[in-house]
Amino acid sequence: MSAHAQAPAPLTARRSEKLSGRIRVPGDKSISHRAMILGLLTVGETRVEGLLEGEDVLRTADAARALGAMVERTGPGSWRVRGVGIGGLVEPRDVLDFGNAGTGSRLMMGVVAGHPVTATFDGDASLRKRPMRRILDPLVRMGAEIVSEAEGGRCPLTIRGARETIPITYETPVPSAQIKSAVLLAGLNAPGTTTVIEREASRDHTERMLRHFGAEVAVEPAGEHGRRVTLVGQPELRPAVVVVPADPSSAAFPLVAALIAPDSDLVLEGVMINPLRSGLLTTLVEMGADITFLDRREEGGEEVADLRIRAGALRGVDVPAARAPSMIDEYPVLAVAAAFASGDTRMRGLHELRVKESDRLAAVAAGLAAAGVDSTIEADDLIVHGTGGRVRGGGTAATHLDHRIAMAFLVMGLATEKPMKVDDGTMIATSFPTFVPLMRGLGADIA
Ligand SMILES: O=C(O)C1=C[C@@H](OP(=O)(O)O)[C@@H](O)[C@H](O)C1
Ligand SMILES: C=C(OP(=O)(O)O)C(=O)O
Repeated sequence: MSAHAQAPAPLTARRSEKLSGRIRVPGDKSISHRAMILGLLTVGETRVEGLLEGEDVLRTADAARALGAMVERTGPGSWRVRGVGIGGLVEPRDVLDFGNAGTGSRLMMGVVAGHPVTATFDGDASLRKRPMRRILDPLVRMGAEIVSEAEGGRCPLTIRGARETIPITYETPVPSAQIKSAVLLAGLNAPGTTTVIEREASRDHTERMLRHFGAEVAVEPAGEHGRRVTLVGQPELRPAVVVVPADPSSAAFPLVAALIAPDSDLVLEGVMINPLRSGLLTTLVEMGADITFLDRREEGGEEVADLRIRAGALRGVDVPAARAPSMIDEYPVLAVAAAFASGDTRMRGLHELRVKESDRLAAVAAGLAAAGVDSTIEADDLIVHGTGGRVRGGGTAATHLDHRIAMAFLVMGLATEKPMKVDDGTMIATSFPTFVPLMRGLGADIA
């Protein structure tokens, strides 16, 4: 069982000017998890190119192995998965340890729930705090049993999968691609159709990839911002090649760094610009950021572009709650950009930030305070009082096992007057293991 008592590794970022170069950030984390999972559920050989080799995804690969798949790395970012097919899972002998990964654990809960196997899910101290009832509730309706549960539906927990999976129609209580995906993945082994209705559309990588593997998935609009996704159960999935585009949530860090570090000019290659992931870009452009979209094209079934970013003045904006699902992981680094802007930036509807790897609302406010920046939390809104460009820094941000908090405050330190420290950079390896060397290559002083 994991407690991940790894020694914390503090990092310090110092003022750095003229970040420049051309880089490609690693593959998208959401797509990488899903490639492993659909590989497991397909008979034959699935090939993945550009897989994110971060800790979170490697845990999902381990779990796929434990459930019967042959998973092999054939080169940098190149992986081969020989799956067992829908209905073919084997019962894992050990606890499935997902480390820090919400996505991997929750999606795999859906897979297990739809199969007649029993598995125990666990992870690190951060994952053990995250709410799982939101995933378990619909899975129980689909016939799964939760046979052992920590208080409040958290990990460690054991799921006995359905003997006969029941297709359901489910409206998600919060916009969450993880809930939607868990239900759809369980529905793969149900006779008939499984439907998920979401009031606000969340990232659609599961739907897209299911189709890519040959499943029948219909997506219709529902209400003003919502969607209704219907999957025909028990499809014959066919092995596929998955090409993973660069992760926009990782790209967000060098992108904001280039906006705030004076005289920067850099290009981020092949960044996925799926509209359900691009809320940060929309917001930064509204703030006056100098971002040019070059060579828009398709890669691996997703629209991508090379982004050219040049440093410049930013102004505060009002970010509507309806945009939150399309930039949910980007608020910590948006708050950093907002600290350098002139005027206030109000980010609305951030309740989901409280249940990520850390309470990100609290962690962001505390990190900003450590840098000498004022912010206010009003119900679910975060208001960052922009400084117009001069941020003192000189403090330490507490990261609470949260990779995005660590990277956001290191980015901040590249433009503060005094260095910014983060208490622990180890979790950066969960989603962006090459963050520090890539940033150094652009001229960032992080050590
Ligand atoms: O489905 C996914 O791949 C993800 C969904 C989001 O979580 P929620 O579904 O909880 O919003 C996001 O925060 C996470 O990093 C990845
Ligand atoms: C919330 C995140 O991931 P997960 O839910 O997979 O832990 C994230 O990467 O910011």
